[in-house]
Amino acid sequence: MILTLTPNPSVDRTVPVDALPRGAVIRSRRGRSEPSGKGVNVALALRSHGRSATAVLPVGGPVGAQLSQMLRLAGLPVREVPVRGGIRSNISLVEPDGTVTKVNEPGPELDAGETEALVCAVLDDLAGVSWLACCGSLPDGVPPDLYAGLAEAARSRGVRVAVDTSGEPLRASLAGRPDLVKPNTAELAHLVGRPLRTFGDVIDAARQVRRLGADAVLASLGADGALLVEAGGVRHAETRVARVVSAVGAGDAALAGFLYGGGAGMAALRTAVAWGAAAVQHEGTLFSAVDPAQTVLVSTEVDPGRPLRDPHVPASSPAPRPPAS
Ligand SMILES: Nc1ncnc2c1ncn2[C@@H]1O[C@H](COP(=O)(O)OP(=O)(O)O)[C@@H](O)[C@H]1O
Ligand SMILES: O=P(O)(O)OC[C@H]1O[C@](O)(COP(=O)(O)O)[C@@H](O)[C@@H]1O
Repeated sequence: MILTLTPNPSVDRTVPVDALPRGAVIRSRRGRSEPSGKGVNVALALRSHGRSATAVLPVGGPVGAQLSQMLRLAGLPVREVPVRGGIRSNISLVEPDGTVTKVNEPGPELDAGETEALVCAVLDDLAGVSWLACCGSLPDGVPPDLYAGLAEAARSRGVRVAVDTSGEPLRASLAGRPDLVKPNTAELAHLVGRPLRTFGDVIDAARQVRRLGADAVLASLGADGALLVEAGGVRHAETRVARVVSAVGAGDAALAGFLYGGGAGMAALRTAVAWGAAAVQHEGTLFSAVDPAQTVLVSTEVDPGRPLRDPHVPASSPAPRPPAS
């Protein structure tokens, strides 16, 4: 059984547009709403492939009620923690070439009691769990070390922990020594505070993240596939897709595939990349089926000089604000 935690879930609204002229009234011919948030997506993907998964999430407000109903219809076992604030809607505007403009709302602020209830819901559900996946951003009010504390608690009960988040919650999670972190290139570059331009840069960054506390790093590289850096060494996998429809949810699909594939080593990496490729060929956040004919190239021979198709240079620190007058 795999348990996922999504402290900041959402209903994802995907709206295809012909173009995106700023300031214009855009008429779209269709749109779709899906239950979402990273851990919700991971649980749904596992469940649709026959793996038992439960999602823990806060629920509040009208969007929360809609999310709750969507998850019931999807047949996903959930542990819902009632909160006073309203769950968010995140919007993806998808252009015909696959370019996505995404607006993620902040979500509700959780107070200390609601945060504690979320933690208790996870700890109460750990019996019989192989992996706990701590996924996504933390809403305001939740301390950045939430995932670190959960990782320590889960490990003490023999449960492995994967973390997929960004910014300070990702950095802080390393103190809890998670078994796996899954940053994309931007998240990894931000974490180590330097540009990632080549496969060698990613490997060096991932090794640094391992020294900081993660046992394994699954660095997802978009069109370049993924690099797995773990105690057993460095491995790379990639696949080509005919057309990218929308990359939203690809990272969640990759993490779900990795856990489905065993949570370590080549087979898990191969599944992660196959599931990520399935997701990018699908319009919404969720994806339906993985093409069994999709060829995934896997290798232990990684050229450190190979340039990334999508290099990332972290933004320099923002200039300090002038004092309020
Ligand atoms: N353009 C693409 N072509 C083929 N596979 C892709 C493409 N974009 C993403 N993927 C697959 O999806 C995985 C996750 O995508 P990525 O964009 O790195 O994650 P995130 O959504 O977290 O930013 C990648 O590791 C890769 O396997
Ligand atoms: O919690 P965050 O970081 O705001 O992310 C939430 C969003 O991430 C997603 O789960 C997609 O994530 P990926 O594209 O990284 O797979 C969306 O469906 C959701 O709206």
